[in-house]
Amino acid sequence: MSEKKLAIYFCGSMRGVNANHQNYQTIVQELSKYGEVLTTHVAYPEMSNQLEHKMNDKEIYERDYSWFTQSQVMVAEVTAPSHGVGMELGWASLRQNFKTLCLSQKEKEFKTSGLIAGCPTFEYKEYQNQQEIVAIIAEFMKQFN
Ligand SMILES: O=c1[nH]c(=O)n([C@H]2C[C@H](O)[C@@H](COP(=O)(O)O)O2)cc1CO
Repeated sequence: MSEKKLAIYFCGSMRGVNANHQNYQTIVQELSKYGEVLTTHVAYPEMSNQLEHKMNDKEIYERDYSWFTQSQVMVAEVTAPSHGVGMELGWASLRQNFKTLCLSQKEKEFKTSGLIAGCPTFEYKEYQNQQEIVAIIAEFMKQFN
C-alpha cells in the first residue's frame, strides 16, 4: 500500500502586486520533493490563466478553501503584497498546530505586514537567492520526515 503524500498549500500573489514567478517556481519545485503541492497554478501564470478563467470568484474561493482544509502545511511567498495571501495566512493562523512557513525576499519594495512577520505560529524567513530558498525549505521540511 502506498503512503499518502503530504498535502502542501502554496500561496503567492496573483491579483496582488507583481510576483517573481521564477522564485515561486523554485519554491513549488522544491516542495514537490516533499509532498504534493495542491496550488501549483499560483507559480505558473499560463496554468492559472487556463484554470481560473473557467471559474468565477466564488468557485475559486470554495476550491481554495477546500484545498486548505485538505492540506497539512502551508508555505507562503509574501514578498509581493496580496490580499488573497493575507486571507490564506489568516486561515492558517487560526488552525491549531498547523505549520506555516513565510518566505520573503530580503531586498524588497514593500515591508511585510507585522501581522505576518510577527505571527507567533508562523516561521518567517528572508532569503537572498534561490540557493537560500532551497536551504530554508529543506530545514523547514525536516519536521515532516
Ligand atoms: O485566481 C485566483 N486563484 C487563486 O488560487 N487565488 C489564491 C491563491 C493565491 O495564493 C492567492 C492570491 O491572491 P491575490 O489574487 O489576492 O493576489 O489567492 C487567487 C486568485 C485570484 O484572486
